[in-house]
Amino acid sequence: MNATAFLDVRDVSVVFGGLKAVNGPSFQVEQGRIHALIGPNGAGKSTTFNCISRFYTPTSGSVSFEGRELTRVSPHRMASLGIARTFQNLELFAELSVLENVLLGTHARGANTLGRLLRRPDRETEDFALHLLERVGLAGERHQPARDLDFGRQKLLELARALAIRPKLLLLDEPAAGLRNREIESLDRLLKELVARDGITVLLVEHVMQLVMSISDRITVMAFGEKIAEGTPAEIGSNARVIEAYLGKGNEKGAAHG
Ligand SMILES: Nc1ncnc2c1ncn2[C@@H]1O[C@H](COP(=O)(O)OP(=O)(O)OP(=O)(O)O)[C@@H](O)[C@H]1O
Repeated sequence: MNATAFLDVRDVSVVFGGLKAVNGPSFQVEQGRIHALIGPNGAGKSTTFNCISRFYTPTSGSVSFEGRELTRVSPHRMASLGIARTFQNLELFAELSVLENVLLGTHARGANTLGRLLRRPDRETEDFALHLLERVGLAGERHQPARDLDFGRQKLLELARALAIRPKLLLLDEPAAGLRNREIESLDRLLKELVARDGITVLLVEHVMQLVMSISDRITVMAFGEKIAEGTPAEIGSNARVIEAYLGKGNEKGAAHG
């Protein structure tokens, strides 16, 4: 692929102590697409994802976004580049209201000071936060503390907060984990809409194959720290190496979800 790939992950490796958790995968994410990173447990997906989100710095290799090397960008500047992420284990402000959590998300893009955002947000910022809550179906709960929402709705709130920075690239760490079927169907619709209507690019790590196969334009498959396959959902669904990796020993979670 050419040098101006939207997101370009090249030869990334991560060593923890003596363990090579990620061993040189390369892949490119095209703008305006949904790209999934899948693979059995322990394959190195989260570690790779965390290198892209700047939670980790890779031992070697590079990650570039719109031509800019991210491994040298400080983690707190990611939002200003237009990159947002959600977490597998939610990172919400439990005591703050649903609306306040989204308002705080706008701060990451430098909209306002924190105190002002919570005490007296300007009309435009508040309208935007409310609009995002409407998009994810949480406008009716805007005054409730985040902790009062059930798990599925907390995940939607986290997504709304990530959208508050108006990201170009949205990094989602297992967005469907712990959701019920109906919630997964809404998430499916929402993610497709974010790409089609808002032009957002999505990279997600996910075990729920129903979602991955439905929404992804492209899928990269990892096993034992390496990339073992890449292609469309149809290509990946019939790839013998992928099927073997999922059915192999010690991959119960991956197989169960696949
Ligand atoms: N902080 C860490 N310190 C040491 N080893 C780690 C650390 N994080 C991950 N590992 C190890 O690195 C390997 C890859 O883990 P990683 O979490 O990236 O895999 P994964 O594909 O995301 O798995 P899962 O689907 O179970 O989340 C595993 O062997 C894991 O035990």
